[in-house]
Amino acid sequence: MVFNMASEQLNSLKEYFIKLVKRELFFKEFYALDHVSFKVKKGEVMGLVGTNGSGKSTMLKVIAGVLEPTSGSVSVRGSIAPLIELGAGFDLELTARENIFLNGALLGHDRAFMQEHLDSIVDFAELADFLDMPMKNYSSGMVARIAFAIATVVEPDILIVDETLSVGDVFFQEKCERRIQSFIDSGNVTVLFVSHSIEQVERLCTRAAWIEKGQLRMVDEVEAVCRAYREQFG
Ligand SMILES: Nc1ncnc2c1ncn2[C@@H]1O[C@H](COP(=O)(O)OP(=O)(O)OP(=O)(O)O)[C@@H](O)[C@H]1O
Repeated sequence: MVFNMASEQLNSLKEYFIKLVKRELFFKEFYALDHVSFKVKKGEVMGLVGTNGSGKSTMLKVIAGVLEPTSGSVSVRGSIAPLIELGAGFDLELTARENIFLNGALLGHDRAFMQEHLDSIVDFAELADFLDMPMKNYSSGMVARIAFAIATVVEPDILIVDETLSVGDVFFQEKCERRIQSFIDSGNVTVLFVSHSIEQVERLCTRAAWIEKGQLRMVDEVEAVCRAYREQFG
């Protein structure tokens, strides 16, 4: 995954077009992921570890289809519930109730289906009192609660979880972890998981990939990867 980064700061659109016309616009190529390749089998729980900016979220976005890789490919078998960039699918001017239907539609659920599951979503998020409030007045943790509740209302084939849940309070994080664990126990759900908590990765995952500065350093059983990662930075 290569990002084009402007090699200098441009302060206006006018400046941008002038440079574009004069052919003075230069970009630096930045390899956010370079030759990263791994397989995840059905029912596996795969953790991604690595220091800040190493490419974990980019990897999840490429897998979820949010980003198209510059070269290479991803093959996915099954439906994906992506819990990345929570709130990206929400219109914050709308109420939570309206957003539940909107987000459900984005995940491929029709209105009748969402109506049927509305109570279970709201109960899980514990936000019944705030259902008709515009989401722009929600805290980041409240947004995460609604987003997680919607994305996991049905058991997906593949669940992709980014650090985003960390904005939830500790009780909600535990509740999410229990729901993720119940998916794992069913044996049908494949989970890809990014967390800065090595303990959480060890607790939930069976395998792990360590990505560092866009390169795949290691992919193995979770204990071995976490041990090597700790030895390097601990
Ligand atoms: N849209 C983008 N345009 C340019 N660079 C980007 C873009 N998205 C990510 N990057 C860069 O790619 C690199 C990897 O970012 P990424 O968010 O995947 O890291 P991460 O491992 O998830 O980090 P963290 O642990 O801090 O969340 C970073 O250097 C980041 O600046």
